[in-house]
Amino acid sequence: MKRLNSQMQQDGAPLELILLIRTLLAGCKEISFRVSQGALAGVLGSTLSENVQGETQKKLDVISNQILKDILKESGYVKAISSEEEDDVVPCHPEGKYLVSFDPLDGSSNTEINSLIGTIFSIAHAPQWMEPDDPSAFLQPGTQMVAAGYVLYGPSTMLAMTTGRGTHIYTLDKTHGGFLLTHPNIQVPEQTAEFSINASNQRHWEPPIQNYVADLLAGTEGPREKNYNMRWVAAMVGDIHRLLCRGGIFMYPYDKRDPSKPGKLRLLYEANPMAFLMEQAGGLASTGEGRIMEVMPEEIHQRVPVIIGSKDEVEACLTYYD
Ligand SMILES: O=P(O)(O)OC[C@H]1O[C@](O)(COP(=O)(O)O)[C@@H](O)[C@@H]1O
Ligand SMILES: [Mg+2]
Ligand SMILES: [Mg+2]
Repeated sequence: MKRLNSQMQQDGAPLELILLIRTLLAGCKEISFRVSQGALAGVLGSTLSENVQGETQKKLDVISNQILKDILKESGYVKAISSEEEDDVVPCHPEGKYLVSFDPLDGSSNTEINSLIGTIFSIAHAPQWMEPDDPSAFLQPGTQMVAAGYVLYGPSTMLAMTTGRGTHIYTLDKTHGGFLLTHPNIQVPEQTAEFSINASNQRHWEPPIQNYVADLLAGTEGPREKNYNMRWVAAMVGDIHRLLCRGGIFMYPYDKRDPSKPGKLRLLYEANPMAFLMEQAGGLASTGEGRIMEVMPEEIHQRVPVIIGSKDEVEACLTYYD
């Protein structure tokens, strides 16, 4: 089975990017080990602190963030980091060529129930003019990413990654510690009969999503003339993994609760990397108003609405916004 290194070389990734990705994944392997030890390693439960988004931090949020930060800072390849668990940009090496953004642990509420969680990351070029503590270099659209991916800590530890030439999925071989290519060049089915949305928020949704989901629920008796099934992992990383494997549509739409939060998911740490993976696998990713990867961020912790997945189904959903 092909190794990660040879696939990245075949996809034309430059050596320094390959070395950076290998470093990042060394951190993810350590997180994978800690996660697998669970309560035995004392990593479950909450801390007493909140992150910049006002969410209570789980111990694993803090531990995963620290592991990735330490390993990337030491590497010399990275000029600065932005993380869901850091208030500000973290300056790294002044000569570093890359910027890394990550959600160190996605699906935190799943930690206590031994359910799916993961790490989501993206990488972009660091401009030469940039001072390592300057957040403005992170305010570039997702189209500028050179790589993105996630590591899913599930029954198997899996990596989905793109460097812009297709999305590949690898499985961690824990006997020798390498990621092996198990699902090359993933193609997301264009059609689906499966959707994901947190229906407990329904009363807050905007009309287009209200109308679209109502038509899905109407099944064969509604305008879509098809019965749909529903899935919700409560970790975007798990939902997107299912979509990459067998198609579907995932939505975390804008809702009316808090106008300062246009959606729950974060553009830099969640929406953009997943959009890059999805588009490279033949799917689509939209805010409802436009392509996620073309959103120009105004601040590093910005949130966006997310409608992502199988091409025909995302297009069908977007007609409700017209
Ligand atoms: O509480 P809800 O609505 O189920 O939210 C689930 C969503 O929140 C998230 O868990 C947010 O991620 P974090 O765990 O990194 O904060 C997404 O992964 C997931 O899709
Ligand atoms: Mg998350
Ligand atoms: Mg998180």
